[in-house]
Amino acid sequence: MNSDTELAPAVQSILAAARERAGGEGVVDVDARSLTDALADAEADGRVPLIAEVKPTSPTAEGTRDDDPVELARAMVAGGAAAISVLTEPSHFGGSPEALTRIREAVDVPVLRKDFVVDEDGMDLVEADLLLLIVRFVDDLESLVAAARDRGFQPLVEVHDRDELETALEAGADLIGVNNRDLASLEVDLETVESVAPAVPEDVTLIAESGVSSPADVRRMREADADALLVGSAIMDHGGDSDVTENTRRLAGAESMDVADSATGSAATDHDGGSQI
Ligand SMILES: O=P(O)(O)OC[C@@H](O)[C@@H](O)c1c[nH]c2ccccc12
Repeated sequence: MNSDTELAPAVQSILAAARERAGGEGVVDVDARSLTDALADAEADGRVPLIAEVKPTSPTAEGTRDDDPVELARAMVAGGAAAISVLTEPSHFGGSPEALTRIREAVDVPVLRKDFVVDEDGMDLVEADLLLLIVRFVDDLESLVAAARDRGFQPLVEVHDRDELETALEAGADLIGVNNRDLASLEVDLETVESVAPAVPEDVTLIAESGVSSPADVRRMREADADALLVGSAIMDHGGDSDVTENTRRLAGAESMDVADSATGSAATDHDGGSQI
């Protein structure tokens, strides 16, 4: 793992809190819903495969959206989301494992647990269909990927550059998220996916993460060969009260001819997402 001192202060504090958090009691055993099936269903239906994220706030968001997480998740599925991501980090993102459990009971699409899991104990906090592992923050990725699979999770391994991609592939990852946001500077650059994607093998599912705010961004990521997109802020519209179903639909419909405003504009507001985590 790289030294924490290179990371943005907000990220250092998130990681410190994650290392202090208690793990689960006992080892979870998940009967997971397949992400690749859900992505294929969306595609067959003419929707852009979207993983929509329930993220009440973030260290740099312009506000908190404190609607019921279950209602938010339902609204995202109604708007065509193929899967749901749920932040379970409590102190910086307003998330909770309980919210994830309630969401997973309420929807029938796969649910990703989005958190800063750094060891096996941290995996056992709550059941989910997918579990995020961030290459930069873990020491022995290969054993964590295996431990996640032993529990029934589909591990989604997050990378930010080609070196990290190499590490992920060597660890046997078959679901890879390329984060457009640099966790050191918190800056977003959609070129990240464009530069890493050509090195991702065909049989690996590539998910473009972060910074997608408009239908044009969606198309740009798809042209870069992303199989799916993970979108939070543009759908949540922190500090606003826009319709989450509509925000989702607008992005999920970005490749359909009949989406009127698909050429320009952002999903909900004209924020640039640049400093949000
Ligand atoms: O809100 P955005 O820019 O659409 O980003 C969503 C998601 O990619 C982002 O929340 C994220 C990606 N990887 C993370 C790791 C931890 C916390 C958050 C994240």
